[in-house]
Amino acid sequence: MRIIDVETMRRLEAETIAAGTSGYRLMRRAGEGAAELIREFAGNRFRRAVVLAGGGNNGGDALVVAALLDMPVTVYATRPLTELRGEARQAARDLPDHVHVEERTELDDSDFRPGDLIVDGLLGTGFAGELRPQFRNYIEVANRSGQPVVAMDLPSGINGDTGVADSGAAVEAALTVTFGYPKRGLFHGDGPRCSGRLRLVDIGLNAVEPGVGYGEAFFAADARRELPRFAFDIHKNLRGRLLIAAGSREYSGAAVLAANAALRTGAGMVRLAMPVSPRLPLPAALIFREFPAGREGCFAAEAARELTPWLEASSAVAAGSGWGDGPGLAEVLERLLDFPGPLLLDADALNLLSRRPELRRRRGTLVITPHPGEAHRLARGFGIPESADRIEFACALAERLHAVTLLKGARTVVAAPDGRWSVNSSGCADLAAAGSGDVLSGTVGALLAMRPDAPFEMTALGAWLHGMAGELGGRGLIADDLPGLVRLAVGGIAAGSASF
Ligand SMILES: NC(=O)C1=CN([C@@H]2O[C@H](COP(=O)(O)OP(=O)(O)OC[C@H]3O[C@@H](n4cnc5c(N)ncnc54)[C@H](OP(=O)(O)O)[C@@H]3O)[C@@H](O)[C@H]2O)[C@@H](O)CC1
Ligand SMILES: Nc1ncnc2c1ncn2[C@@H]1O[C@H](COP(=O)(O)OP(=O)(O)O)[C@@H](O)[C@H]1O
Ligand SMILES: [K+]
Repeated sequence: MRIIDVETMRRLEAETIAAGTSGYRLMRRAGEGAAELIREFAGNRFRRAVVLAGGGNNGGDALVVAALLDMPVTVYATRPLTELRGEARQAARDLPDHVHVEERTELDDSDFRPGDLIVDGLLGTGFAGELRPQFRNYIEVANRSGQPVVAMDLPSGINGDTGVADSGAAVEAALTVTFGYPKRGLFHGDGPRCSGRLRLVDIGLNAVEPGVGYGEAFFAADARRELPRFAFDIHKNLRGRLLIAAGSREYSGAAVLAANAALRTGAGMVRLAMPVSPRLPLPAALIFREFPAGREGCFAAEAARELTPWLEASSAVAAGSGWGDGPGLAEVLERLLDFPGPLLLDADALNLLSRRPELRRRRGTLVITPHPGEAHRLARGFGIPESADRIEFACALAERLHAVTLLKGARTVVAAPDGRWSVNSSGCADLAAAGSGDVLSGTVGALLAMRPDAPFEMTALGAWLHGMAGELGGRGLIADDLPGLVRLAVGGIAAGSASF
C-alpha cells in the first residue's frame, strides 16, 4: 500500500468527494472500520471507553466510534460539540443519548481509571504549528494514565509528514488505525514509537496515481495478495524445498527454531544441516543430518563439499542462524554463495560477510536479514555510510550488497537492489526476544523456497507474518511459541479471515 503525505491525502479526499462520495460517508467508513478494530483489540478487557475529541474531522472520526462501541462511553471534548463544523458536526448530531459528553478545558489524573480504553481523536492530518496548552494537557494526562490508547489516523501530536512530535508531546498509542492510505509520518521520527500496532481501514478513496507517493507499507491486504496459493492437487516438491544450514554446539536452538518456523510457514520439505546433533527434540517432519564440525563445534570446511547433494535438492537456502565463529565457516559460506537459487543469510553469516566482503559474489538472489548491530557491521565492512533514517540505510545496504535487505526492528524495512522498499506494518515489542530472528529466517526461507522468483515480495510477506505472529502471541511470548503463531497468521490469511 502506497505511503502518502498529508497534501496528497487532502487531494484524494477532495477528489473522492467531488466524484460523489460525501465527506460524511468517508468519515462514517473511517469510524466504522476503527470501531470494528477496537472491538477486536479490546475483547472484554475494558469497562469504559474514553473518547478524546478535538474540534476537527479527527474528532469527528472519534465521535462516530463513540456511537458504535458496545461499552459505556465518555467523551471529553476540547470544545463544545455545538461549535463543530461540517462532517464533525454531523457526527456530533448523530451521537446517541447514552454517550456521556463533557466539554473540558483541562483533564486531570482522576479523569481516567483502570479498565478505561482511550480513543485519541484529538488531532490528525490537520495538526500544524505549536501544540496548544489544552491539547498538550489532554495528551500528557492520557499517556500518564497507563491505560491503552487507540489513535485515530495518527497519534495526536505527531506531524503527519515528518513523524516528529514537534512540540515535544505526542500520544503513545497501543494501536493506531489509519484511514485510506498510510501517512508518511507513521514511519519516521517518533512515528513508529508512538503509533504502536498499526492497522489500515479502506474508506474507498480514489486510488493514488502510479508514481505518486513515497514508498510502500505492507499490510494485511498485501499479505492476502502475496501469500503463495497452491493447487488442490499440488505435490510436496512444488511447495518449496528449503535447506537450512544453521546451528553450532553452543547455539543449536537457533537451528531448531528456524526449522520449525519453515515447516509451519508451509514449506513442502525442510532439510536441516547442523554441525552437531541438537540437544532439543526435532519435529518428525524434518529431514536432519549432522555435518562435519570443527573443534569449536561449528561447521568445518569439509561440510562445504558434503552439502552439495542437499543444495542440489533445494529450491532455497537459509543459513547463518547460530553459526558461531570457526575457521571452516568461510568455506561453507563460499559454497552457499554459489547456490543458484535464493540464499538467505542471517546472523553469524552476516558477521562473517562483514569481515570478508570479498566473498560477496553470487549467481542467484541474495537476501540478508540483519538486526541493527549486524547492519552496522555490514556497513563498516562494505564501506557504506550509515544513515539514521532506517529506510535510507536499508536501501543503501540493498544497493551495495546487491541483496534484498530486511532491516529488523520496530517497523522492519525490506529494500530491493532496484530501489523498491516496503515498511512492515505488523509486529510489537514482544518480538524483541532471543530467538525471534531465527524464526524469521525460517519463515522467509520457506517463502523463498515456494516462490524463488519473487524474493522482495516473499521477504516482505515473511516479515509481516512474523510480526503478526508476535501480535497474536502478545505479552509473555517466547520464540518457541512463534512457529505455531506463524501458522495461525498464514492460516488466517489463506482462509480469507477478516481479522488482522
Ligand atoms: N476530510 C475527510 O473527508 C476525512 C477526514 N478524516 C479525518 O480527518 C482528519 C483531518 O481532519 P481535519 O483536516 O479537520 O484536521 P484535524 O486533524 O482534525 O485537526 C484540526 C483540528 O485540530 C486543531 N488544531 C490544529 N492545529 C493545532 C495545534 N497546533 N494545537 C491544537 N489544536 C490544533 C484545529 O483547531 P482550530 O484551528 O479549528 O481551532 C482543528 O480543531 C484526518 O486525520 C482523519 O482523521 C477521515 O474522517 C476521513 C475522511
Ligand atoms: N520493538 C520491536 N517491535 C517489533 N519487532 C521487533 C522489535 N524488536 C525486535 N523485533 C523483531 O524481532 C526480531 C529479532 O531478531 P534478532 O534481533 O535477530 O533476534 P535473535 O538474534 O535473538 O533471534 C526481528 O524480526 C525484529 O524485527
Ligand atoms: K489522533
